[in-house]
Amino acid sequence: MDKSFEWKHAVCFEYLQNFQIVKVEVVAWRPGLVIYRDLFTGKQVRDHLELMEHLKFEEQLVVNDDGNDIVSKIRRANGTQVFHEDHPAARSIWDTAKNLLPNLNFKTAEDILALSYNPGGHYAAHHDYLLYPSEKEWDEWMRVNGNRFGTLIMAFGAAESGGATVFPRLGAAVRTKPGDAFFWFNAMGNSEQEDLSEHAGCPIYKGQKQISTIWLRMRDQPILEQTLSSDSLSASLLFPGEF
Ligand SMILES: O=C(O)CCC(=O)C(=O)O
Ligand SMILES: [Fe+2]
Repeated sequence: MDKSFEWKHAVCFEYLQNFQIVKVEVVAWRPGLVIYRDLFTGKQVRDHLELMEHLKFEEQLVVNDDGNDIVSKIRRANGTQVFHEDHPAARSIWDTAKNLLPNLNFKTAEDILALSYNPGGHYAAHHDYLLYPSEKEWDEWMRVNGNRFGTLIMAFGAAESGGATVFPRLGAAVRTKPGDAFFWFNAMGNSEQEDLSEHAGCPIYKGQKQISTIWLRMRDQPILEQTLSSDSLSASLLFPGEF
């Protein structure tokens, strides 16, 4: 097989980490937007989907108690916090992400947010970086760990039609298969908001989309500590070794 794709200046390449091959596609260099293909095994995907089903069930019980079915059903379809320490399936994907993306610090990350979209489901254009009117409004997370430095989205179920994540200011649409993940920076080198990272989840036309999000916080991020420039952060900062 032609191995010229292994050339380090390619935009689709592989690196070896923890005795595993990590397949990378650089969608944008600056600010970095990167897809990791097949980051998770088929078993990890199946186990995480099963966990998501189980968690939805739990949520529905709470819903019935306060008698507000319809609103809560929509919310149920939208999101569930998953505490990775509590569930082997979630701990497994957390550990894989942490081990295979060594330049990111997961110790100060928010826990997993599992999202499930049905046909018609979508996520309007937004920034993940949080903006507060003043420091008085900061919550505990913001005070202790800082703002949302970057976002890792992990794909577990892909819609048959629709459901891309688009980055209109980068001219990019990310389409994933179960087991893929992608990462981008929400902050620049000076820790301010990266305006170019605006993104949206396009409507689902057919099927279901299941993803989980991890928001990494600013505190103790080696990438920020090493970066002297206040510019957009480069994708090259994500890869171990010489890039
Ligand atoms: O559903 C998507 O594709 C985007 C999700 C998203 O923007 C987020 O979780 O912050
Ligand atoms: Fe987002």
